[in-house]
Amino acid sequence: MRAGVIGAGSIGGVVARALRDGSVPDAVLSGVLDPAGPPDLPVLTLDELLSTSDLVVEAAGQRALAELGPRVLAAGRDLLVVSVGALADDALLEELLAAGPGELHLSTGAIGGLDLLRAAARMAPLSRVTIETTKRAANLVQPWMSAAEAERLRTASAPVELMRGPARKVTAAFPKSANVAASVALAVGDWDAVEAVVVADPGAELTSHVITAQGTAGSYRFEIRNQPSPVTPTSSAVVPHAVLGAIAALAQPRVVFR
Ligand SMILES: NC(=O)C1=CN([C@@H]2O[C@H](COP(=O)(O)OP(=O)(O)OC[C@H]3O[C@@H](n4cnc5c(N)ncnc54)[C@H](OP(=O)(O)O)[C@@H]3O)[C@@H](O)[C@H]2O)C=CC1
Ligand SMILES: O=C([O-])CC(=O)C(=O)O
Repeated sequence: MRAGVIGAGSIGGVVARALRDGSVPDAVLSGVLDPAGPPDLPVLTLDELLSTSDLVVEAAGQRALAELGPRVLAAGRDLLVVSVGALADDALLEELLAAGPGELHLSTGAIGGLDLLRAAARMAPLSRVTIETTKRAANLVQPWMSAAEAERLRTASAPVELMRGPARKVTAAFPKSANVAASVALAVGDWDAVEAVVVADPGAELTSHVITAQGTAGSYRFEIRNQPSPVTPTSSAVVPHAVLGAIAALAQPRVVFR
């Protein structure tokens, strides 16, 4: 399988270099599309990426997914999405689903438990689902915040709850930090069932995501504590390895959990 990568930052850069170095059997790097043009990676135009890839990984951001995702699928290339929060926009999700013949895949990204939540929700609707994300306070500053609020985060001395609400609202408000809220909502198949919380903690060494759910199938609690990426600390360092695991499963589907 030839895999191309859109966005060679903290996630795409690790993925591209691992593919280039042959760490995934039966998968090779076609190249990357990134305005920064990392000098150690083969940089391609979009047309070149599409003509030389079987699978394209989007690791560039929600806007890039909206702009480029439909073109990837329409060209008959499979697409593995990392910026899952973009799919909170129903119109974009419908556009991507209709765009084929390429297939749409979603990365599990920074969290786990999505398979079990999906199974539980299929048995009977889950009554309460929450995901609480805690990150280093200074990394949660957003363009929509006032100067005073941004400064309060940069100088915070205690944890502060920044937002609590429907997953769709929270993932839109924190597009680089709450893609995982969208992943939970898509896994349970119900945006309205999922409440998301974002907490800014000045002392947080690790990024945490605590997912809870209750329903007929049982009671669930997943607690994830990830090391942040040294390159882009809003993203967890494990994410490129989730992407590489997905590429391995697509390239050589043996002993794969589904
Ligand atoms: N699903 C999940 O669990 C998770 C999802 N994410 C999401 O994954 C995405 C990537 O994260 P991360 O690697 O940390 O981000 P980075 O900012 O480290 O890297 C993104 C790269 O994409 C480039 N880029 C931006 N727009 C385009 C474009 N239109 N075409 C090509 N390249 C582009 C950027 O260039 P430049 O800097 O010049 O703009 C940058 O080099 C983000 O949307 C992030 O929120 C992250 C963590 C978990
Ligand atoms: O990497 C993480 O821990 C989660 C993240 O940034 C996101 O969901 O956008």
